[in-house]
Amino acid sequence: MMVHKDFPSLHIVDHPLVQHKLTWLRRQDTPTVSFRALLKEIALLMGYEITRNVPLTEVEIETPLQKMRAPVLAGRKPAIVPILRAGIGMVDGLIELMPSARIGHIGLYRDPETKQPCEYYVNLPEPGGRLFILCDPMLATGNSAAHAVKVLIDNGVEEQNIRFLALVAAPEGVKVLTDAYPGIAIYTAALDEKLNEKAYIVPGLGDAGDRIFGTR
Ligand SMILES: O=P(O)(O)OC[C@H]1O[C@H](OP(=O)(O)OP(=O)(O)O)[C@H](O)[C@@H]1O
Ligand SMILES: O=c1cc[nH]c(=O)[nH]1
Ligand SMILES: [Mg+2]
Repeated sequence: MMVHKDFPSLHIVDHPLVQHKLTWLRRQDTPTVSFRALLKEIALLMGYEITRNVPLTEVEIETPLQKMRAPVLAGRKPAIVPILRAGIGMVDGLIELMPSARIGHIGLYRDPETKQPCEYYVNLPEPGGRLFILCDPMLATGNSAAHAVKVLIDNGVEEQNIRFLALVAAPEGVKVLTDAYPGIAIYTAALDEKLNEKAYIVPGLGDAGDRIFGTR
């Protein structure tokens, strides 16, 4: 994993397994079944990286031989919050890593004309100091991500407890999100070239929601 030189809060997960799987996701001939499976696998691998520095505490246990103090995760159970729809494709991989995580939902769609996010659903676990992993495979203009972060903060989540997990990001979107929320760590498998005239990421992988759910 490396920190991007122009964006200090942007972490690129350059693990070879992630990069290999991402290439298959990008291919237009990858079918829905494979797309779902690969996205789940990548989310799990990236989840491993983004939880690398979560705090530990110690508890006293007994092994079959003796007592010892041993590390366990500190604090409350983390929350995974997909931005609907496409973020749902990353939940199962993260849940496999953190089976007792709470799950919130933020429903947004991007208005095709204005490119502004329209909110249609919010349901979140109680914040109370826990880590919130906000996930959405595509960080394009960054408007959806910035809106979702605002929803979390308006609901009492502390900014330092939010991590944003993407798959493919555009520089334009990273700038929007980091200008608005410099303290939020962003993780992506790739920083692509740019947005096209329809605000799709290029080269990107197309419409993530449609590719996960088989809609068009
Ligand atoms: O950075 P932005 O320019 O805001 O674009 C990114 C958003 O667009 C896509 O969602 P979409 O609106 O297609 O909804 P969907 O997930 O329901 O398909 C994607 O899943 C992000 O949520
Ligand atoms: O490239 C993009 C941009 C927004 N949403 C997507 O699904 N793909
Ligand atoms: Mg979509």
